[in-house]
Amino acid sequence: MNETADLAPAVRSILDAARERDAPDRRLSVSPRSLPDALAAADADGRVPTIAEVKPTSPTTDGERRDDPAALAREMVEGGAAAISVLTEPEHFGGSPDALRAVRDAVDVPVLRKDFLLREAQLDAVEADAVLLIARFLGDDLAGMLAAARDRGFDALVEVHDRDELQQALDAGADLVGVNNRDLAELVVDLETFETVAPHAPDDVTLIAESGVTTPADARRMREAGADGLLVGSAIMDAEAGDVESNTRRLVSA
Ligand SMILES: O=C(O)c1ccccc1NCC(=O)[C@H](O)[C@H](O)COP(=O)(O)O
Repeated sequence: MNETADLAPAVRSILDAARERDAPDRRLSVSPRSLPDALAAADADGRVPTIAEVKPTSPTTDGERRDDPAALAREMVEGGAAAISVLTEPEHFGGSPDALRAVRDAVDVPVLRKDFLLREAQLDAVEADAVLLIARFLGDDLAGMLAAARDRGFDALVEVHDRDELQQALDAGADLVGVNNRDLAELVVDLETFETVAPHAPDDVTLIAESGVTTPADARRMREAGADGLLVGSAIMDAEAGDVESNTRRLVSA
């Protein structure tokens, strides 16, 4: 794994917890709902292809939403979300594998498992349609984790933050890449990150703009920069901005 000394303390803490987490003694085999197909279908019918995230809390969020994850996910789909992301990290994001299970039973769109996976056995914690693999944390293990995820049937969204990590993802064989606008060293969000990295991705890669998309103008900006889809958590979960369904619809209709 890469050096973690330059990471924000909260992220180091997330990684420490991930290293300690138990993994089940079984091997999953999933029949996934295709995430790329769901994004393409949303695009074809005029929606901004959006992966809406059930994100109860985070190191950069005040308070915690304790709403039923399945009810939130249904509202997101009602608002036009092409897919749902569910945090399964418990200590820092208030997520759980049970929440993901409940969401996947409640909706018929693909469900992405959002966690900080560091070793193969952690893929087997819960069935999902796709899993997130973070290039920075997996380093030389990325290709192996990508193969292990695909062997189980998962789509794999490989997260990068700069050009070097994009190259690392492509070398590992990634065809679904998320560019995280949140810098894990400082936890600062800058939409220019996607704009800088996206032009270097080959056309046949499905590109997702992750983090920091708050307004319809942000959504349009990411689409104009080449995003095939958006991953949005905070702006959709923000109860002060509106209910989850209307928050989702606002971005999906941008
Ligand atoms: O969201 C955080 O505070 C955070 C802190 C440390 C590591 C990761 C973090 N977020 C994970 C994510 O990738 C986001 O939940 C996701 O991209 C959605 O971002 P946003 O729309 O900005 O909530």
